[in-house]
Amino acid sequence: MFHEAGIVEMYWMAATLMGMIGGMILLRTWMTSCYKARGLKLPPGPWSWPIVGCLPFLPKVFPRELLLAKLAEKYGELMMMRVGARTTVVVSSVRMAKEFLKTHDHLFANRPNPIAFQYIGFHDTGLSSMANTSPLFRPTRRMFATDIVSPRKVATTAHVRREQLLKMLRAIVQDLQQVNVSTAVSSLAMNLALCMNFGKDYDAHDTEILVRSFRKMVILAQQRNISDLFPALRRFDLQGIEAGLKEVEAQWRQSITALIEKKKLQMSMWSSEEIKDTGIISKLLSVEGANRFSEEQLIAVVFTLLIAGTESISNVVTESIHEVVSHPHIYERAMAELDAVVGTERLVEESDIVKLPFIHNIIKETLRLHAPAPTLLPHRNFQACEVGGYHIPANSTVLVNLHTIMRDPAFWHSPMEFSPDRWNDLSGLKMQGSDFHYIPFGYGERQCPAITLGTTTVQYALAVCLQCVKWRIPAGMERAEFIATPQEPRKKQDLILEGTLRVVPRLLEIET
Ligand code: HEM
Repeated sequence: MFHEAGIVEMYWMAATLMGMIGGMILLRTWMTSCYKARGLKLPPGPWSWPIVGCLPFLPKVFPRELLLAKLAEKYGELMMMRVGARTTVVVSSVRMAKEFLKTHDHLFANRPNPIAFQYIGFHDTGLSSMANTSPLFRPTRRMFATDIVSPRKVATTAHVRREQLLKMLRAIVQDLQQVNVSTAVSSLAMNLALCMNFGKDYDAHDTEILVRSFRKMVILAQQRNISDLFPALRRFDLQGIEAGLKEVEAQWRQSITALIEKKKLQMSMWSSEEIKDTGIISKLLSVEGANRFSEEQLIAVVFTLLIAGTESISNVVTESIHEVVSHPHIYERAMAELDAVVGTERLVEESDIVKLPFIHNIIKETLRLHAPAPTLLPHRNFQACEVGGYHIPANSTVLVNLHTIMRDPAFWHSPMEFSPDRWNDLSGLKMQGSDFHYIPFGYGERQCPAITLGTTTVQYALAVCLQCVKWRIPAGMERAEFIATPQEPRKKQDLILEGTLRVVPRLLEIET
């Protein structure tokens, strides 16, 4: 009897499931015929089933940038993919990038809110995930641009970058037999961001906790979360991703709140002159009246600066060192330029950078081939609209495929080759991205607000790292194992190198 009841139950479950799938197919067919009847043309893309969407039809290509390149090859400059509740549009040509980021910028300057983004963006209080329709969006961007990362501000904080680079090098030279460049540079980027926020009032322990939890957050954010694709499943958190994000957020909140409290206490004992030079937080804490920042806004500002600044800086510096070490002729030319302009008797200064065009070209080329992520941060449109003859449904996630655009053979000769010299003929192509072949910082309303700070930091960090240490592939590692190829990009694992000090040790002492 029990057995029979089980069979009946299974029968009903199977029938319900089939009914659901059938219903979804009918719904999809109906929606497609509606689009057709209204004369709306959707961008091409892989075939998709209900529920699992296009996942079974995607080529099995890793990593993500190669998958995007492959899909662009097949479906062209604009492609649409559907998985679960999410519609994603991938933009892979200069022409289309201009349409989305310039012609229709305002419509597409929102951010989607996948679960990881809600934590990374501090639940929409953080600039990088705030909707551009929020009343806080423009004032927050303005504050970023003028008070935090303006070229004038960047110029006044050169001493901080110098000090932090020296601190990193002093740690590195303790053991040059095996240097984990990725970790060293991550800590450097975190220290720079902490200094920007708190002046010198944080310690190595704060850096360590934040770097560790930050790495954890990046790993969690990179996973495909089933709850994003099927929001009804969010409360079950089947992969435990949201629980992990909550834990990391709690750690961040605790560390940042403690640093803010420490700053408040110090400020109660300082004169206004002393407050001036101690980071953004003291400045924001001094704001009185209606513009006073709430505790949550303060935490979000710190968090945005730590999150947005650290990963990008550490990726670009690490990749640039990897490229230089992979190409001995480029390495030699960089050293020759540094030796001619600076020598080994004094430390390279940020003001030397304008006299180091080859180093500048290395960074431009690194940003072309190794932008911190293969796409811009995701954009989103609240309203449906037509772009380039295609209908883009409301609430689509828009990914601008930097990887393909910045390697487009129609514009870049030998696009896969790391060639800093190409920039001698392309000096008119600016970081600001106005002609859309080169948009490592994006363009328009959501463009990175820290272009000057970002480029200054990575150029100076590369110059100091090359001037002070002669780097080489670790003994025992084959050259072929070290070098990345277009088919096999460098795996996202730590960059380990050996080195020899090439300046007099006294240069690494910090003069105060
Ligand atoms: C070389 C280093 C850097 C690169 C290549 C870079 C690149 C980018 C890119 C591609 C975006 C997304 C643009 C879009 O979605 O359209 C972005 C956004 C952003 N970046 Fe940067 N960035 C760098 C350094 C920094 C630094 C040092 C900071 C802060 C101190 C920063 C703060 C931000 C913020 C706050 C956003 C979000 C802006 C918004 O959503 O309105 N970036 N960055």
